[in-house]
Amino acid sequence: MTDRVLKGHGTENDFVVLPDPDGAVWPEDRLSPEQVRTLCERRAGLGGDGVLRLVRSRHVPDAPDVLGDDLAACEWFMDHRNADGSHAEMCGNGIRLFLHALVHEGLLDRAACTDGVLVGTRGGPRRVGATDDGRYWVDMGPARPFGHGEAKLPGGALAGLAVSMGNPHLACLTDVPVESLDLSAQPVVEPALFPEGVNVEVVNVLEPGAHIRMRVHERGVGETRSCGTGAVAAAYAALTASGADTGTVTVDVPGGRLSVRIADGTTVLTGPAVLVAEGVLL
Ligand SMILES: N[C@@H](CCC[C@H](N)C(=O)O)C(=O)O
Repeated sequence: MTDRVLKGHGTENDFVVLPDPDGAVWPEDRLSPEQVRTLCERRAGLGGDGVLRLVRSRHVPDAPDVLGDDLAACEWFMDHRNADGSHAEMCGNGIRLFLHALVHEGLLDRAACTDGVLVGTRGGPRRVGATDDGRYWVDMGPARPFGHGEAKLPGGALAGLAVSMGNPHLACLTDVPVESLDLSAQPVVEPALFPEGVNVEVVNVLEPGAHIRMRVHERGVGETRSCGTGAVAAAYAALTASGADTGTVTVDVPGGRLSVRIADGTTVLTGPAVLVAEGVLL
């Protein structure tokens, strides 16, 4: 059997994509944390911030637990791993690439995705769709603030808003230019607020409530060029800090640009998804 792989990214948050629609190629015991680390290794492997397995929900052992009554409505499951082999609940850049890869593989018709397709994730179901201009949108669900915290970086500490997007974030608005901050190590945070670890965003407001610039240190990865869930958490923190509770925020990240709409009790992330290669593992 050959192991087909794809490589792609969303705003340069990059992933090794494993097509496995019937769950026969990469069952849980084969896609071990060590195997994920090998695939994501940037010199000895293919390189990536994580792995996305394209698999039908009915072949994922923990899908019934995480999807509950929505299991039947989610044909597909985004089986996401961080580069260190850990599972994450949700990945906003990954889920757009997931849909794009399903289309590329002929498993979904892009034209049929305009109204969105419900995809299972470990954070619950998420609706993902195609835009007319070739990008993808995701209904990410509500941003849920759960307190205030502090991230200690080598140069000092930043205050932030703790926000759950299914996965945990600490979005730190700062006047210090984000380019100058040191994100080479995991920022130190209060473990009691983040018992499962946290993704830390550092954010400059360029236009209040409308435009921000962000860098991120991701749990289980390190600094990445973009983070979709982090973009929504940062947009939410910036929007609420401006006194608004609805609006659209443009989020500039080192790997490109995302758009976040916050309204009607939910958040919608829109951005690109790009496949750059396909091949087989040796
Ligand atoms: N890059 C992702 C988030 C991936 C998961 C994250 N590292 C975590 O552990 O929560 C995104 O685009 O949202």
